[in-house]
Amino acid sequence: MADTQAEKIPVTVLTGYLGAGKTTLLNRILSEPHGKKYAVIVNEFGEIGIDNDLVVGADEEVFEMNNGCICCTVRGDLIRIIDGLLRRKGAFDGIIVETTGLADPAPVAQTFFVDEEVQARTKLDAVVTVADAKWLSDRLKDAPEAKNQVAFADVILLNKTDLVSAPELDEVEARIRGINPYAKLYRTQKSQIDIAKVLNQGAFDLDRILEIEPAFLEEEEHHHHHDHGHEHGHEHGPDCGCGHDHDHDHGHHHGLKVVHDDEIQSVSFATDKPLDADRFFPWVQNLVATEGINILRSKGILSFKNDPDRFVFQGVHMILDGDHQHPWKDDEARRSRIVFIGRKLDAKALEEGFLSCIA
Ligand SMILES: Nc1nc2c(ncn2[C@@H]2O[C@H](COP(=O)(O)OP(=O)(O)OP(=O)(O)O)[C@@H](O)[C@H]2O)c(=O)[nH]1
Repeated sequence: MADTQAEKIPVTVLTGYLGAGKTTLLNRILSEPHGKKYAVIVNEFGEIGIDNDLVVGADEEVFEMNNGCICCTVRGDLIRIIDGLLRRKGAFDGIIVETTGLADPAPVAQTFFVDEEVQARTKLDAVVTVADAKWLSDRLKDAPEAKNQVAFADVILLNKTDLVSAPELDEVEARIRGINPYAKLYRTQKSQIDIAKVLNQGAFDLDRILEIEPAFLEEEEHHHHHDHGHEHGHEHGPDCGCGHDHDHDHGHHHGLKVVHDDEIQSVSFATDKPLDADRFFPWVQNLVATEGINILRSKGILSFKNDPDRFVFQGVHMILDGDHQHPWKDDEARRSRIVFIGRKLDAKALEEGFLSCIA
């Protein structure tokens, strides 16, 4: 094949465990005055599209992959979206793929080598992994994806340095180095980094990846056979057993959805009725104070009564964060959506709690 490397569109794959700071980094990249046009592809775990809405001022450039079922839908979705992008010749300087925090980056990265058309027109520039300085050590113990994300990285942002002491930071960096001594590593707060250190790295090193994962280039499914984390053991296709809704039916009112990925579940709720802020905040604060160990990640886009602004709410374990984003648009449904991702979630209690916040 002719080497048209120079014309290939660089692809940056952004990974990192739930809540590590990927979207924060993505928003930084998109907000900088770099004069470049990036296409952004997001993929999330859970049923309600929220990540899409958390990405700043890039509505027309954000493509959402359907659901976080890395095992069966993602590869096809990714190829379909990239094919669509490639048809708009010259429209993009680069593509950024933000994967769900629960994704094993291997199948995503593979897409750029196994699909002929995609392979001919794009090049995987780098896998950038955002690591949560506070929680990574714990996740390395119980979440194989977190380890794979570190192992696959070309660039690592050791983020949230403000939440740990200097010795803790050194310790987590040493853990990372134990898994991946090759990646460039930067310590960051709020994913603050010179984007030149993240984009256009020309870093993805196939030889090193083949060392970690000799079957990397073998077609399909190899990650199910490899014992590097995925114990799902389920089949591809509509009944693959992953619990994802392959009909992509998002049309729920007061909807409850439960998604299983091993023992990690996602539950999400939505309502078109405005919420009462004076009920919501005490409820959610109490919830993460008591259940925060099991709640890996929470996030929501909320409509409060007598409040013209969309409110974005975020949590990582028991640490909460929230902000008025911007006014709801006139033609936009003021729909509140909230997602909890974690273990041993009591879906019914969460739903009752959420619905009790309706004004
Ligand atoms: N204290 C602190 N909080 C941070 C830092 N970076 C990001 N956060 C917060 O952590 C939360 C999660 O950040 P995101 O950027 O949404 O994380 P993410 O990796 O995209 O999350 P998922 O897409 O759900 O996996 C948000 O509330 C951020 O404001 C940091 O350096 N320090």
